[in-house]
Amino acid sequence: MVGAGALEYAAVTERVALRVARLEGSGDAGKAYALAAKTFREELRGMPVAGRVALLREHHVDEQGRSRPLKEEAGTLRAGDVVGSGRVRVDLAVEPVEGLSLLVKGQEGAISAIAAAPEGTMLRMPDMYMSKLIVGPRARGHIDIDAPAAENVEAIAAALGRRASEITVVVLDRDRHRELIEEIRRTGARIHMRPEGDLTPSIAVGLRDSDVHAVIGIGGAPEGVLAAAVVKCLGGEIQARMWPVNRSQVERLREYGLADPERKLTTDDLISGDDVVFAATGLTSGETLAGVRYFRGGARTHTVVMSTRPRMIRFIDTIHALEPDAGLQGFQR
Ligand SMILES: O=P(O)(O)OC[C@H]1O[C@](O)(COP(=O)(O)O)[C@@H](O)[C@@H]1O
Repeated sequence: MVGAGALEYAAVTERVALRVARLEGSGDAGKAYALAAKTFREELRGMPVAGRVALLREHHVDEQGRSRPLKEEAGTLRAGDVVGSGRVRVDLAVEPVEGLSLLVKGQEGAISAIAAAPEGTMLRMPDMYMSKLIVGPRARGHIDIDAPAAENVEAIAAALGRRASEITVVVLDRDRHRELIEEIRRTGARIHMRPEGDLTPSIAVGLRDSDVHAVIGIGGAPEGVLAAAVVKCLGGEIQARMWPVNRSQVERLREYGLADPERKLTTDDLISGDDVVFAATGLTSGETLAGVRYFRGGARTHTVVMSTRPRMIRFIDTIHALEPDAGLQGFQR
C-alpha cells in the first residue's frame, strides 16, 4: 500500500472536514478554500510518506479561459509541494473542497478528498477542464468517449440489463452542456443536473445501491484523476480528454508532456499501476456521505476510504470529542 495505511488518509480528510465544515453557510469561498488547503498541508505533514502534490484543485479557469484564483494565503498547499515525514514517495491528488459554493451556501454535497498512488503513477496536468465519461463496474468495457453521448447511454443501459429510461446520468448544470443534456434527454434517461461537483457522483456510480449510473461532461481535471482513483478501487471505468479553452492552456499541456490535447485518456493513463488509496469526508450531507454534525464540544464525521491493496472500501462514522467536557451526558449511537 502506498506508504501509509489507508486509514491515515481518512484521518486527514476527517480533520480537514472538522475545521472547514464550520464555514458552512459562511458565504466566504476564499476563506473556506484557504482553510482547507492550509489544514491539508498541516495534516499531511505528519503522514509517514514523502508525498508530492501532483494534482491540486487550485483555482478556476472558466469556459472563457478567465482565471479566478482563490484566496492566496501563506502556508497553503501548492501543486508540486512535497509533504509528509516519511520516505516512501507517493503522488497525491488533493481536493481541499469539492463544492465550495455548496459549502458556503449551506447546500448539500460538499466533500474534502485525497488520493494517493506511488510517485510517478498519477498523470500530472494543470488545473483546467477535462471531458469525462465515468461508469461503474458493470458498464466497464462498454463505453467510448469518442462515440455520441446517446450511444454511450444506450450501451451503459444495455450493460446493466436496463432500458435507457431506467438509468440516471449525472451532468453538471452548465451552459457548455446544453447540447449534451438534450442528447441524453432524447434517449429517455433521467438526468441529475448538479450545481457543483462531479467527483462525488463518481463515487456513487461505483456503488451498487446508488441510483447513479454514469457521469458525463466537462469538469475539472484534478477531479478526473481523483475519480480514476475511485474507479481503480471500486471497479468501473473512466475515459477522458483534456478540454483546453485557449492556446495558452494548450501550451501548458505541452509543458506537462501532454503534446496531443486530443488524446483519449483511459483509467490507466490517469493513474498507472494498481496501488491506490482514496479518502473523502462529507462537509455537507450528500448522497453518499453525511456532512459534519457538531454537538457541544465535539462533532461527528462520515468518511469513505478505499484502497486496492488490500482491496477494500470502508465507511467510517466517527464521533470526535474535541473538548474535555464533550459527551459528559453520553454519546449518541
Ligand atoms: O464550476 P466549473 O468551472 O464548471 O467546474 C466544474 C468542476 O468544479 C467542481 O464542481 C468543483 O468546484 P469547486 O472547486 O468550486 O468546489 C468539480 O467537481 C467540477 O469538476
